[in-house]
Amino acid sequence: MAEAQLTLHQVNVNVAVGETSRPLLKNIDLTVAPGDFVTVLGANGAGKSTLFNAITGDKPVAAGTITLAGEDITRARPEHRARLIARVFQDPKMGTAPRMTVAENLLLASRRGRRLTLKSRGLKARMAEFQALAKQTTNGLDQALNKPTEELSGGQRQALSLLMATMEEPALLLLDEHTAALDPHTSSEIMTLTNTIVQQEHLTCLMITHQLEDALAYGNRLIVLQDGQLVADYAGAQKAALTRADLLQYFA
Ligand SMILES: Nc1ncnc2c1ncn2[C@@H]1O[C@H](COP(=O)(O)OP(=O)(O)OP(=O)(O)O)[C@@H](O)[C@H]1O
Repeated sequence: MAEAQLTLHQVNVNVAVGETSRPLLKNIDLTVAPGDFVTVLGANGAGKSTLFNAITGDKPVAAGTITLAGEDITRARPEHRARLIARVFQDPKMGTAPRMTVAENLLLASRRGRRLTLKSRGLKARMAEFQALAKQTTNGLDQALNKPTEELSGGQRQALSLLMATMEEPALLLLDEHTAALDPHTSSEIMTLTNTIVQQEHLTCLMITHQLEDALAYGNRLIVLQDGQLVADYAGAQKAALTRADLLQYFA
């Protein structure tokens, strides 16, 4: 087996409640191979976002280790992890700077975590590249490169967030219900784009969703969290054979 891209070993996360603490994640063991596209399911409050927060460093782990691309990041600062990990949130407003144009946002994303040098190419030199990138979205983003992002539709803004998150090929892509705020048609467009980019760039990706159809249709692996524990892990043919009824048992 290829070396794992992401490993969580006996990860525990707690939250303080008065004088005591309450466990939010309990002994999570998870090994994700390079190129795995894992859909993450679980009822409200099961710990899905906490899992992402533990990986990004937004929530400290009380015990256990997290390794990404061969590096132990358990205690690494969130800013360091941000160079390796890209995350797209539910709210289309979260991923982009509203007053800046689409092209400016793309330029910023392309320089993420890099030191600027005299040789860094400016906006003008990169317009054709950004145009080709935006064209992939099939929702008119390529015609809006000079528009401030606050003037975009939610779908265009989420497509832009996705391009920005993936253009520098992160070691890990975290999608946190990134289509939940979109109408069914737009959501389906963004899912198609997501799948294309993940396959094309051979990205390692975890995607939280409450849409059972999407959890079944996309990815090569599906995990379920319940009350802070990893209670199911289906891969390959086993995942492909899953039905909606199989998944509903976890929400009884
Ligand atoms: N800072 C915090 N203080 C107290 N409780 C917290 C904190 N952060 C999360 N929790 C609790 O931890 C549990 C897990 O929350 P989390 O957001 O990870 O769940 P989730 O599976 O992502 O849920 P949802 O589907 O609703 O987004 C919930 O009971 C939540 O109330």
